[in-house]
Order: sequence, then structure tokens, then C-alpha cells
Amino acid sequence: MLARNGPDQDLLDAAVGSVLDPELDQPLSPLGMVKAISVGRGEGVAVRILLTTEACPLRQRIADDVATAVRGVTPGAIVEVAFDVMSEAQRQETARRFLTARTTAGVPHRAEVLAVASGKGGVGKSSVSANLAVALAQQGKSVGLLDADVWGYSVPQLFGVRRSPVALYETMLPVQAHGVRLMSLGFLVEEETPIVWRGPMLHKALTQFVQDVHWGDLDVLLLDLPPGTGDVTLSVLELLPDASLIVVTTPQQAARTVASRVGLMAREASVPVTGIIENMTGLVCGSCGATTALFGAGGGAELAEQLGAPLLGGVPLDLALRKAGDNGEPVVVSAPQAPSARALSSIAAALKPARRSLVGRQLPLTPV
Ligand SMILES: Nc1ncnc2c1ncn2[C@@H]1O[C@H](COP(=O)(O)OP(=O)(O)OP(=O)(O)O)[C@@H](O)[C@H]1O
Repeated sequence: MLARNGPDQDLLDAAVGSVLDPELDQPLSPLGMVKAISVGRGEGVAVRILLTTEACPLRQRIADDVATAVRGVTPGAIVEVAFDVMSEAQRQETARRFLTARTTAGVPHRAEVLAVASGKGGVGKSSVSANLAVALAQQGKSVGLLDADVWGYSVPQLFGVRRSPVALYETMLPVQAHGVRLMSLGFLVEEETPIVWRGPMLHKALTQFVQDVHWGDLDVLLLDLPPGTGDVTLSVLELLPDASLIVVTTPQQAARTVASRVGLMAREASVPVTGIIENMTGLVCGSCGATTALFGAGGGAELAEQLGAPLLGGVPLDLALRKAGDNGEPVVVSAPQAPSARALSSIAAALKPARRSLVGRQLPLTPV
């Protein structure tokens, strides 16, 4: 309930109430999260917000957004934002309102699903997925990234986040970082704990990630697949039948040969290939600018030709990208002018979904 005093109260109520909760992605007021707004005699405005959990990692962001909203309607205001934690009954009411207002959980049909695959590990598939996701978000898209590399998950490390997703009844909210909605098994287990689950458990976890997570209104969902053509890859592609593949390879012949198996799997499973990204193309010398083809040349172009899919671009070997991954901040954020960041941003800007063949697919038509 709002404490009412002062002339600008209605304006303040509307401004604060429409601030989005960054995790629930809905305005604070309908969620019952604005406890009080009081206008003092001078230029002071005190706002009290109810959090769903004491450990809310985004309270500073909420405080900043609320202060900006207040100053938007009362320029020069001195804003004080304080927090209380909801009781269990209030939490349940918020969950109810959230779930009522929200479209159903799961990956929305309109989302473009791009699964990033590689023949073998270590070719930079996760680094490419993470940076493409952030670059697409920087370009104004609403983006999710599902870490389906269940044994070798690296999304928490690459984004520098390790916190549990907010759980609401049977559903989960993705963790937000660098403008991307993230989900990874790494958010649900202790760091360093190996995943020793068998196939059915992994399938169940992935099904929940696809069906029970409130991804919201996504334009693009990127999947970071495990390397190779194993069960998990097939499970995810079954769960998301509209996915298309981006295959990451290095210029090396050996990598290209292994990556071509992914292409053949895609063909057998009728999964279209959006294109090939050649990672770790030449190493550019920082002082003289000369390029050394450390892993040879041409693997990406040959794979593209073999799979009949476009070569989306090459990403050079770049110290900035490696450091960014180690520091938990994608290179397109930490060093946007670095050669790898520029390459990844232009690949993201030019991404076009592969056309899906209708052969063998059921059309939503009813004969009359
Ligand atoms: N273009 C690049 N320049 C420099 N280092 C890179 C580049 N691409 C990837 N790396 C580094 O190579 C290592 C492996 O990258 P990454 O984890 O993205 O590969 P991956 O194919 O996802 O591996 P896995 O399948 O084993 O998880 C990381 O240390 C990463 O920082």
C-alpha cells in the first residue's frame, strides 16, 4: 500500500511503479513490490521496495532505476531507496501475479533458436556463443543463452555470474548478465562439482530448462551445445525442433574433418545449418600487424562448401578474448575494439536464420 502525501504523489507512484524488476522483467507496482513512497518537505523522496528474497543480487540496480524514475518526474530530487523483504504470503502473492501476467513458461515460438555446435572441444564454441549472445543484445535484440554443454558448462565463468536462479513455484527465472538471460546447470550445482548424471537425468534437466524456465519474450535463443554429436545434442535438438545450427571450427584440417560430422548429423536430423564460424584464424602481431596462420588456413571455407552453408566469418586468435573469458566479462563488452570483438559483433549483425525445409514436416492445415 502506498503512503500518500505530497502534490506529486500520483506521478511518483506511476514512475516508480513502472520501473521493471530486472529479474522478473515486469513493473514493480503490479507485482506488489512498492511498499511506500513518501515526499518530504524539501526535495527528499523516500521509496521503500519489497524484495522477494533477502539475497536479491540486483538490489543496487533496482535502487538506481527507482532513483532515475523519481528524478524523471521530480528533477533534482534527493532520493532514498530502502528495502524490506517480503513475508512468505507476500512472496506467494507476487508469484501469483507474476505468473498470471506472464505468458506461459518455456521458449516462445517466435524466438529464433540458434544452436552453436563444434566437432571437438576447445575450438572456442562457448566463447563464440557467449559473445554472439551479448553482441545481439547490444544490437537491441532480446536474447537468451542456454548452456547445454552440461559436463563442460562455462557460461557462469564467461559471464562472471554464479548465483542461483530465482525459483517461483515449479518454474525458474533465467539469470541476467550483460543484457542476456542465462541458464546453466552451473547455476544449480556447487562450483568444481562434476556432473555425474546419467542420460535420463540430463534429459530431464534440459527439458526443464526449455519448458519450465520463464525465458520471456525472446527474439533469439542461443544454445551452447556440448562438443560432438552425442545424446545431449540430439535431446536438445529434439526439444527445440525449430533450431538451426552454427558450426564452429578452427582453420585446422583435423578440426574441420571432425566438425563435418556435426554437419552430417544435422543433415540426418533435418536440422538446417545457418552457417560456419572459423575461430582462431590468424594470430595478429600487436606491434607489426603481421598475421600468422597458427592453425593453418581454409578449414572454415572448406567446411562451408562441404555443408552447403555460408561462412559467417572468421574470429582471430586474440589475447583480449582469452583474458575476457578468464575475467568473466565477454570481450564484446570488455574490449569492443579488439579484433575478435569486432569480428564477433559483425557476425552477429549479419546473422540470418537458415531456411527450414518443409519436407516431412506437418503443416497446420486442416483439409475441408
Ligand atoms: N579467438 C580466440 N582467441 C584467443 N583465445 C581463444 C579464442 N577462442 C577461444 N579461446 C580460448 O580457448 C579456450 C577454449 O575456448 P572455449 O571454452 O570457448 O572452447 P569450447 O569449444 O567451448 O570448449 P569446450 O567444448 O571444451 O567447452 C578458452 O581459454 C578461450 O578463452
